[in-house]
Amino acid sequence: MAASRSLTRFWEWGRKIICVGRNYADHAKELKNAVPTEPVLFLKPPSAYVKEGSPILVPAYSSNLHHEVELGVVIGKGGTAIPRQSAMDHVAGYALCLDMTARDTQDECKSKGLPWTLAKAFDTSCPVSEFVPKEKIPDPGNVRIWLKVNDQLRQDGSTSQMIFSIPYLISYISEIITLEEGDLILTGTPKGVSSVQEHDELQAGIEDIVSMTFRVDRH
Ligand SMILES: O=C(O)/C=C/C(=O)CC(=O)C(=O)O
Ligand SMILES: [Mg+2]
Repeated sequence: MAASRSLTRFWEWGRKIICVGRNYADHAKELKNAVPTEPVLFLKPPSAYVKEGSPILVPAYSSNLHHEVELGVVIGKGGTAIPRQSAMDHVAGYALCLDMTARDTQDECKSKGLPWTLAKAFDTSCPVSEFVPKEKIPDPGNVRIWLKVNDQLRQDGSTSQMIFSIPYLISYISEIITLEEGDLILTGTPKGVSSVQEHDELQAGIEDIVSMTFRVDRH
């Protein structure tokens, strides 16, 4: 008989990680990108997950690894073409996530018209906090997310700044990609992204609801 799985360990389910890019105008502008009129989507594989206690590894081919703090939405009930009005019924909870990005590699991919896989999908590119049950964040469209590097505040934004709301994103994504229980949606990052180096300590939180700490190491 298969062992029962709990969504409180969603990272062990081997499900999709769907990421939304340029969802905060201040971040789109800091990277000199146009503010999008439709969500920008990309994927990370489940092998990108890393939990506290293990390091974030700088890919051997990058010398400019960036942090991006993001609110993650954990899907509790799957669906296709989910209407916006019922989208929140599909949410089991949340997690604080980092969309670690090899920015130099991403710039190269962009200039060559190549996909962002090398920049965004490498092992340890998705550090995640513990699971936060839905009830603990009654208004996910208005919470503060923050990130410090070596105790210095680098990112401090509110999910109220998102261009596309969580219900809109769930509905939009599920028109294209069927959502399954255990999937994670990364909802984009506010401004303040910057480089991290080997031995740096990253601390991040959703208000005082959850926090996490990671060290950076080299392959
Ligand atoms: O277009 C770029 O130069 C960079 C975009 C991103 O990395 C998008 C995100 O991952 C984000 O906004 O969170
Ligand atoms: Mg991102």
